[in-house]
Amino acid sequence: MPTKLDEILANTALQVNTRKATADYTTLEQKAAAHTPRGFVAALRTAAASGPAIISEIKKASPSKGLIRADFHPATLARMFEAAGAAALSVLTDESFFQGSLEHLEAASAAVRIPCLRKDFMVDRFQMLEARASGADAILLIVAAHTDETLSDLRDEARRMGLDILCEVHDREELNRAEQLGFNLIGVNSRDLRTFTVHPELVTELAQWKTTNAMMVAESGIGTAADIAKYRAAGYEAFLVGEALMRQPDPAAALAMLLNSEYSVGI
Ligand SMILES: O=C(O)c1ccccc1NCC(=O)[C@H](O)[C@H](O)COP(=O)(O)O
Repeated sequence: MPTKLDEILANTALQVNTRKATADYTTLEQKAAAHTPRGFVAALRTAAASGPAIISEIKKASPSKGLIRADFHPATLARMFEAAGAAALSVLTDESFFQGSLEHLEAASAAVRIPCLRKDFMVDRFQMLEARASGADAILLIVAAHTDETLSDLRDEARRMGLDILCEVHDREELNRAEQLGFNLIGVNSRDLRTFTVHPELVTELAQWKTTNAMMVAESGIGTAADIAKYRAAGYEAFLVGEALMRQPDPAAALAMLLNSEYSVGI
């Protein structure tokens, strides 16, 4: 039976093919050339030297939770997160399932100096061009979505475009594959993409099987300073936080609390 991830990937491939067929490549390439990628991994490493490196996610809705934030202004959120100490941003650009868009990425990226991840389901090289043209500094590659051959192709294209890569895994086998393919930033997503259930124990457990010096990012379901402390103790240096911030009336205050105190923002 197809999983939600299968459904999202199939839809993404359709949408990408439509955009490719009508794209103005000259303009896209000019816009991509005009954006010099800001080092995403380097920014996380710098932040992690003095505390948890938090990637604040700008996410309006999700398949598991529906609408998360109605009052949604990507540039304002981006500026607030930067001022509150985010090391980097993650901006959802999938329209069908997350109510995101490339315009959200463009607006957020232009508003800040910290680097931005295009958080989407990357299935085609064309999306790397779109990403950089919209101000992305990094893209996401989900190991579960690809063969090693496709992952290598997408990895090489991202590198050719000067984009860093957050490589996402969900189990030990995927972690091994990510390491074999030489990714230097590996995210462990505790959300099971079939059931949407978050399994925090997976994040701590997988850390013990890491064999390279890749920087590790804990993803999904993070809502308290205690969560971050627990994952830091397991070896994680960076933390992707979305819903717990986006649900707050003041997301920046919630981020500052998460960075600076024992305060729990909750989900
Ligand atoms: O969030 C979902 O419902 C979801 C469903 C299917 C695929 C991916 C999904 N989320 C993407 C993410 O990885 C999260 O947005 C990210 O890890 C932040 O998680 P959270 O802090 O729990 O919002």
